[in-house]
Amino acid sequence: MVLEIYLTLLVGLICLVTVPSIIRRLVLSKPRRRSLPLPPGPRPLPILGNVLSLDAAEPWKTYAAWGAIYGDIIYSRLLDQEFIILNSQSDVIELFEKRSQRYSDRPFIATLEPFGWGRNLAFAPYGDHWRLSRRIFHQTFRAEASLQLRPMQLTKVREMITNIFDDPGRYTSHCETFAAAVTMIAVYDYDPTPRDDPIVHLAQQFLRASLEALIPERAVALRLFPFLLYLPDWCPGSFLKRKARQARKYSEEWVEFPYQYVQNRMRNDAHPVDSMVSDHLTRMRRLHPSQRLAYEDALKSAASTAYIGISSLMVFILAMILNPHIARRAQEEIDNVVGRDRLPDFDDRLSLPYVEAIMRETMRWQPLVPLVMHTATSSDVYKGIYIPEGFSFKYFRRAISRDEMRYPNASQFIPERFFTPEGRLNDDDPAQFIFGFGRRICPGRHTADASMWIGIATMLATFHFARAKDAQGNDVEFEPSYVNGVTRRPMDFPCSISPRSHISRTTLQTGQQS
Ligand code: HEM
Repeated sequence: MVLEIYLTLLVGLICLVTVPSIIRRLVLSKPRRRSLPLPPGPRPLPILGNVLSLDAAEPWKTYAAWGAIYGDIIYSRLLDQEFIILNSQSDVIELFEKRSQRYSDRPFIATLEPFGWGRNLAFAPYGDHWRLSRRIFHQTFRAEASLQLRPMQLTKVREMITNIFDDPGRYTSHCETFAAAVTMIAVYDYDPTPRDDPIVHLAQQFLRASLEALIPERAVALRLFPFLLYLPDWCPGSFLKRKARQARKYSEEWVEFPYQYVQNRMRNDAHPVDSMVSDHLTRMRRLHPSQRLAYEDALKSAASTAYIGISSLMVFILAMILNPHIARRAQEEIDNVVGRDRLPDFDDRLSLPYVEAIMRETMRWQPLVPLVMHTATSSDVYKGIYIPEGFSFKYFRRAISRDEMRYPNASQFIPERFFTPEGRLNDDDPAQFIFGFGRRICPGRHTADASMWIGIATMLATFHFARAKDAQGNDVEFEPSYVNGVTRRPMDFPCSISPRSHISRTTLQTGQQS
């Protein structure tokens, strides 16, 4: 009985608070459309739009099904938020690159601030804060500057494989620590411990507590019921508020702890600190006090976003476990070109085309960022469609990477697709779409590319990849599953990663055979 009254009140409150505002926004937006049509798409329900037909955890699956029916440009609506889903690379280039002045904003996501992402550069509105933050980021991670990070990446990759050698069961953690170490050293001159580092742990807690909530299709709940954030803790339905509070706490600590670590070292340490943050703290001192607050805000935003730098190595390991013949072919190439006396380094890259093809296929096969969103800052007309200001676009990268015309048998891992019939690497490099387009293109792509390549080449040179065995010695079969959020990576899977016969612990640490 009490529950019924509670639910009735809740529904009443929802109708009272949200429905009029949705209707108002929809009605207001209509005349702006002139007489031009919207792209085709599934028929939206009154008020709700297409909310009920979406797979909220993996919306790209729904978009793929819609793509088969409606084509490359699809209209959909979630409540009052209207989206155009772009499935083809040429439309993405036309809008996000050629008209980037207009399409570089991000949409409003109701869970951003509540879950501690308000400061993140990747979600920042297109404006002065984003511009400054991005400039700070760019100085450390641009193509030429990122070359200076390579010796450090080489050291860190060797640490990673040593850790996998010692403790193969925790391969996920070792891959994550490698990705984290590269960005944290560049940004804070902070070298995390290989295992159980407190700051890496904090960042991971933050990501786990919040990433899933950022999928716009999930954020709809909060947009529809904003009062959920204000319910008292004892009230049914307050779990979202409690989750958000926890994520925000992690986020604040994650932004502040490493930042203060740099400040303390600059004050107290005899050794000079060499990092993005220390560099800009020094510059900030020369600014007029009235400019410092905005600069510090942009610096914290750039620094804390860098960790989100994700890693494809889990996808690579999964592909090798499922396709051991591909790992063996790459190992033959490495043994022939690099030899067995040393480990690969960056200078070997051009001589290892099959390893390169594996890296391309890793990026294509399971894109780490399946959806990217841009918003129009002014109205436009494209292919006969009127696009009002504030209209959002989802650029659906999985549609491009799974395009059967371009990639036959796209769900399979086939590095050979990147070779010409004459056996040379072709010009199709998924890096051209995997890192995004236009002004919001991933600014960490040069560093990510180098980490990924050295990670893949070194693991192939050192490890044998196989399925785990059960007590009877049979292969353990499994169906890969994924952790979904704004990024997507494989969940842990059973596997056996063991050193190749000529590899010893000394080889891993020094890169040379003893
Ligand atoms: C394989 C690894 C990575 C992939 C696939 C990837 C992909 C992406 C994509 C698709 C975007 C959005 C682009 C757009 O809006 O059009 C993005 C944005 C971003 N990435 Fe990456 N990224 C990777 C690694 C990294 C790393 C290592 C860093 C940091 C060093 C980084 C920093 C950023 C930042 C700061 C943004 C936001 C840019 C903005 O909104 O202006 N990423 N990334």
